[in-house]
Amino acid sequence: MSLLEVAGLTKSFGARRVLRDVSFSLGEGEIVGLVGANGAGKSTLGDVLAGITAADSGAMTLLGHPYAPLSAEDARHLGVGVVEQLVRIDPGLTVAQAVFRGTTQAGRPQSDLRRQAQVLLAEVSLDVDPDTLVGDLPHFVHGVVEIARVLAEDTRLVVLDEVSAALLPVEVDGLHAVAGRLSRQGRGVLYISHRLPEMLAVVDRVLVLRDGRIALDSPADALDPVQLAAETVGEQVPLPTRRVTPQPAPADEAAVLPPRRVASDEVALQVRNLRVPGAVEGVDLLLHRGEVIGLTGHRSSGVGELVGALSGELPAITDELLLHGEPRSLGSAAGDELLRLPAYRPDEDAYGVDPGETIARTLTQEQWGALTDVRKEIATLRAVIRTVHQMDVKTLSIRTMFGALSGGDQHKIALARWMASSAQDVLVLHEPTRGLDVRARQQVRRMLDDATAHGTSVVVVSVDPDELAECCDRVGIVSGGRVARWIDTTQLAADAVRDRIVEAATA
Ligand SMILES: Nc1ncnc2c1ncn2[C@@H]1O[C@H](COP(=O)(O)OP(=O)(O)OP(=O)(O)O)[C@@H](O)[C@H]1O
Repeated sequence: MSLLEVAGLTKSFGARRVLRDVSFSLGEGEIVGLVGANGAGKSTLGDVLAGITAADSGAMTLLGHPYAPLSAEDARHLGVGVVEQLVRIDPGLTVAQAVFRGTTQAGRPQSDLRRQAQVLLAEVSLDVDPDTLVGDLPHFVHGVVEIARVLAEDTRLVVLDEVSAALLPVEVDGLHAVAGRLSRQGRGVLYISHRLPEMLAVVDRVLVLRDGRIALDSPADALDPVQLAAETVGEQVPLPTRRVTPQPAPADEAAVLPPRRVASDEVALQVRNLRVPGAVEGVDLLLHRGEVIGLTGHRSSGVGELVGALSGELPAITDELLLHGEPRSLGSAAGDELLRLPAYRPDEDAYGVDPGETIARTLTQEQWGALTDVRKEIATLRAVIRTVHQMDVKTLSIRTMFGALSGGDQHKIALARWMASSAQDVLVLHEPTRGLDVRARQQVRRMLDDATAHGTSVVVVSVDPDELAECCDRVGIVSGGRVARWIDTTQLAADAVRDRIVEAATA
């Protein structure tokens, strides 16, 4: 039976028409994937379903009854809940309080909530004590707590908005198990994601949102990730290829291409026997000039602490630490300058950007009051427009507020701003392509290639095997506080690298 019917939904934000005549249906027990380029309107559609945003026109029915929620609370009472990717739960709440917050049960004694929370936590296969404080949970678990909250009411339809984006492959498997259980209970799931290979493994059907319309409604087993990527952006996208070490440009191209250097034998960063007490047992790293290495591992593998030590967030000990041949310390060796590699994180408080600031100001390094030369100002604005075009940001104006952009478009602008302002040539990037569509992923790769061709060396830290396969020259699998294995990505096709990373990380 049809659970949800959507007919002719439209939604605009000012002059930006986001949804145009969107119609589809979703059956009981069906898991439907929703994909589209960044800014295509996926979250907007999810928000309309979940009562967070009102459509301008169109109609919906839920289990045959007219459905027009007035608020998120109203939608939950009527049976539709949404789980967003970057959900932030008050760290002072217990898990039981978090599960029931915003519901009719909120405010009841912990002893009452505990028992009921246990049932819901079992439904989402989350093995934590309901008395645990949310602040003591790893951040990725918040999304699963949020799914339990959605189930605290008689939810018929669950919208998962990029919940898998920050998950390790094994955690994605856990999320898929939860989705499968919801489906067997007859609930519907709308699964929004940019991680296409994984998404295709769990959904029954896929909807592609393009130019505000449903451009494709297809059974999942009739699609492969490459076809789906092409449908998403409306054109063939080359298969993700392994990274090729940038070569110097031929003389006649030198005028149009930036000067490129070969990733040299020159060592940018050398680390011997790095230890973080209780987490990292002795790691050696060698990063060449112009090289991109990846690091990945389970939450308790020590990878977080290893990278935290490199960026100066955690004290650590090394036998030797050289940055461009110069000794550095990690807070223990007196006298040597501290190593603090700059680190970009996509989920850090709105990327450290003021959401009320315009795109133009966000991408401008100078203080605007200081722009007194009109030619300089024109050049600055041209550079802003070039970045917005290159990164394919969906906006009608560079005066749009950063906070009004889609999640993926915010990430692109924030990363471009961060890369441009970074004064150092050895960088750490956490998940540089998280939440980005296939074309944007390529643009980020181009940005990386450009930076490495100019001698920058990068450590990419990621949970996403496709991202590691596409961006890195070598990938280190961290396990038990050591780099258990290095995978050389330059020897293999991207999907073979992906398989090896998943296999090694799961072993
Ligand atoms: N509150 C708002 N005010 C103005 N514009 C908005 C608002 N919310 C969304 N938009 C615009 O609507 C468009 C669609 O955004 P939406 O977040 O739905 O895209 P998306 O498909 O989920 O993208 P992504 O994959 O990047 O998350 C974007 O161009 C965005 O700028």
